[in-house]
Amino acid sequence: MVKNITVVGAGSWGTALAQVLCDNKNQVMLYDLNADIVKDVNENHRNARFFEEVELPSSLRATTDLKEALKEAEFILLSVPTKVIRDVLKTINTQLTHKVVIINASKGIEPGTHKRVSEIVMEEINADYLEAFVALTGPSHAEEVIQRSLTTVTCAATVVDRANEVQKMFTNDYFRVYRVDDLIGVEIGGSIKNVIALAAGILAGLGYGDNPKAALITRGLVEIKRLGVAVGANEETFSGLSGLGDLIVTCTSVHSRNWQAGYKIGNGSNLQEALDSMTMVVEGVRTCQATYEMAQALNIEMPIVETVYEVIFNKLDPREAINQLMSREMKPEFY
Ligand SMILES: NC(=O)C1=CN([C@@H]2O[C@H](COP(=O)(O)OP(=O)(O)OC[C@H]3O[C@@H](n4cnc5c(N)ncnc54)[C@H](O)[C@@H]3O)[C@@H](O)[C@H]2O)C=CC1
Ligand SMILES: O=C(CO)COP(=O)(O)O
Repeated sequence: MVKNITVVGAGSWGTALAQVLCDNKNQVMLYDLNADIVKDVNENHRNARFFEEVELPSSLRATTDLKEALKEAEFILLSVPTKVIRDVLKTINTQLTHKVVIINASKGIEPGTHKRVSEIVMEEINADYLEAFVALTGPSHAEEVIQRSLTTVTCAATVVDRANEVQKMFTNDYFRVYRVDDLIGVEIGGSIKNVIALAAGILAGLGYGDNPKAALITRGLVEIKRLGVAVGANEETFSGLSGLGDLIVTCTSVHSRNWQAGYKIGNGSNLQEALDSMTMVVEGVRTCQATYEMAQALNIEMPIVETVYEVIFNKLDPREAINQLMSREMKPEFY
C-alpha cells in the first residue's frame, strides 16, 4: 500500500532514502531549509549539491514549508544532523495535527544529556501525536544507495508492528531491511562507530595500513559493546548490521565523512580546519564528546574514544596518541 512519507533533511542521506521510497512507489516529500536544493529537486529532478550526476525520480517533491510538508504525512523520516534534531522536533511538534510514526536515520548522541535520538523524540513530540518511533540504521553510504547499489540495514522500533511496516516500506531488490528488538543497541552502535571511524581516518592520514585498521575495528567494537551493555543494550546487537556492519563500512570506506575528517587530522589539520573543509556533517565529533562524558560518568574503560577525544579537542599529537595506546599496561584480550 502506498505510504505518505515526509523526509526531513534533503542532504545526501535523506535524498538517497527518499529515492528508495519513491522506487517502492510511496508518496514522498523532501523538506529542507535550503531553498536551492528544494528548487533543484522540483525543477530539475536533481540534488546537484550532493549528487551531481544523478537524476532523481520524477515523483519526488520538495518544499521549504514544514507545515505543507507535514500536512499529509503518515511517516516522518529524520535525516538532519543530530545537532539540529531537538530544535527541528520542537518545530515539528508545534505543526502536528495528527498521529505520525517517526523514523530516524540520523546517527548521534547528544552531549551533556547523553540522550539518543529516540529519547529526544519522546521528550519533544507530544505523546498524543507519536504513534511509534523506528530507528533505521546500518552500513549504508548514501553515495552507493543513490546508485541503487546493494545495501542492507536494520531497524528497531518502540512498536514491533511498525518495525515490520518500515521493513516492507524500504525493502526492494537492492535495499534490504532486517529488524532487531533492541532500540538502545542499534542507536548506540550506529552513533559510536563514527568516533572509531574518525580514528580510522587518523590512522590512514598518518600512513598506517591494514593491520592497525583491523585492530581498531576489533578493539573499537569492544568499547562500543562495553558502553552499550552498561546502558541496557543486548550484546548480540553489536555483532549485527548496526554494530560491526556499520563499523566496518565507516572505518574502511572513503565515502565516510567521519573517516575523511579523521584523515585530514592525521595529515596535520586541526579539528576546525578539517571540519571547515567538509560540506557534510561529521557526526563523530559531537558523539565523541558525548561518549567521552558517558564513559567518565559510568566509569567505563574506552581508551580509543578517550584518545580520539584528546586528539580532536585537546590537540594531542596523533603520533603521541598512538604511542600511548600501544604502550598501555599488558592485559588479557578478554576479561
Ligand atoms: N550520508 C550518509 O551516507 C549517511 C548519513 N547518515 C546520517 O544522516 C544524518 C544526515 O547526514 P547527511 O545526509 O550525510 O548530512 P548532510 O550534511 O548531507 O545533509 C544535511 C541536510 O540537513 C539540512 N538541514 C540542516 N539543518 C536543518 C534544519 N534545521 N531543518 C531542515 N533541514 C536542515 C541541510 O540543509 C542538509 O541538506 C547524519 O546524522 C548522518 O550521520 C546515516 C547513514 C548514512
Ligand atoms: O553512517 C554512515 C554509513 O553507514 C555514514 O557515515 P559517515 O557519516 O561517516 O559518512
